[in-house]
Amino acid sequence: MIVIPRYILIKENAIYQTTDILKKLNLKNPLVITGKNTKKYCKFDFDIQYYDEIDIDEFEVSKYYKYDSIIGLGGGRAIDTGKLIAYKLGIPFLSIPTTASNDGIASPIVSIRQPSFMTEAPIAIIADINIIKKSPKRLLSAGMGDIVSNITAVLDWKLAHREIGEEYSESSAIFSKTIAKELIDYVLNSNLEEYPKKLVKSLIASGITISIAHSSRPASGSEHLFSHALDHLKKEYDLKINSLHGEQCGIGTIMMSYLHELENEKLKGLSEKIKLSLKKVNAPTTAKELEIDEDLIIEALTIAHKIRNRYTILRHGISKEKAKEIAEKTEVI
Ligand SMILES: NC(=O)C1=CN([C@@H]2O[C@H](COP(=O)(O)OP(=O)(O)OC[C@H]3O[C@@H](n4cnc5c(N)ncnc54)[C@H](OP(=O)(O)O)[C@@H]3O)[C@@H](O)[C@H]2O)C=CC1
Ligand SMILES: O=C(CO)COP(=O)(O)O
Ligand SMILES: [Zn+2]
Repeated sequence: MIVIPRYILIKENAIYQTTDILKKLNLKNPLVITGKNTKKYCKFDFDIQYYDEIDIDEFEVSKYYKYDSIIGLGGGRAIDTGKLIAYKLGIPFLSIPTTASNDGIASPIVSIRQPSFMTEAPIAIIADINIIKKSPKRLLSAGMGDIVSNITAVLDWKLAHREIGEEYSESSAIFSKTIAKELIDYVLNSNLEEYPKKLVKSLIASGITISIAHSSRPASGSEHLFSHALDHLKKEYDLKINSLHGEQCGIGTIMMSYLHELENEKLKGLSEKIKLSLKKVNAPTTAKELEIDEDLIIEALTIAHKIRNRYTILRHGISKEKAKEIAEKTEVI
């Protein structure tokens, strides 16, 4: 069964229509899950809880019985945490992104840790363009990384279908690839005036492709495995590196598209084009810009295939030498 949002509002001052949307959904008592930097956007007198004060493994479900819905208001972590609580309680989830840093805004999955797991798509998405376009530029740059990643995600999915017979949804793959190509073309050929709004629309559409496929496959391939491997190593070595999900995925896409190019002449120039689009929106394209050591990039590339059981261009893993070659040829290191 495909579940997609019932109401999607992408406009200036959309946040002031939250109570109207709740009324249409016959919801009266939501709990807002938000963060300390984004609470200022909670323009309603509902109960609030900070996501960094919730232990998602231990939270007491009965504490939440009095609410009929959950609102996730903020960046990716606020939205992910709200989505998870709503799912565990079996009540509707409304997504109110305050920035456009990844497609968790609309996706049915929770990706707080790996492997991500399927919950349910938000019943409503309220994207206030005034708030989002004023959000930190770095977050809006990171969002581009989580869109270009659809290109390599779809290439990996096709490869898995061809080489190991994995199930493949042509419709969600074409949808996902088109979203990314459209935004790349816009970014490379415009003055970026409409970028925040186009980015939000692309991320919401990307999240919907995940609902259609009932899997993150259309939006998450080898480039995400690389990003998750970085997250794993940052935790293992207790590194205080605050690179964002979208930033890591953008750099992963530069390298994974290069790997695909090596096997498919028709893709020549793809990695360069992706890099240019990331540069145009000031997203990082090198390890240095991510403030990540070259050795960590190489180690992440060599363990990425082990992060989850997902067949990609990495197949059963690449050597340290191959990893170094890819990272050097794409000027990531
Ligand atoms: N479910 C899915 O499909 C996916 C989910 N994710 C999730 O997203 C997370 C990463 O999200 P990301 O947004 O990159 O990082 P964060 O959620 O950590 O947000 C980064 C920072 O930006 C702040 N912020 C957000 N909006 C604004 C604003 N308008 N003004 C000022 N500050 C703002 C946040 O504030 P505050 O401190 O208030 O939170 C936070 O401090 C991952 O950890 C994962 O959980 C990622 C990809 C896909
Ligand atoms: O980040 C995501 C899609 O952009 C979620 O994908 P994962 O399933 O790899 O966590
Ligand atoms: Zn992502």
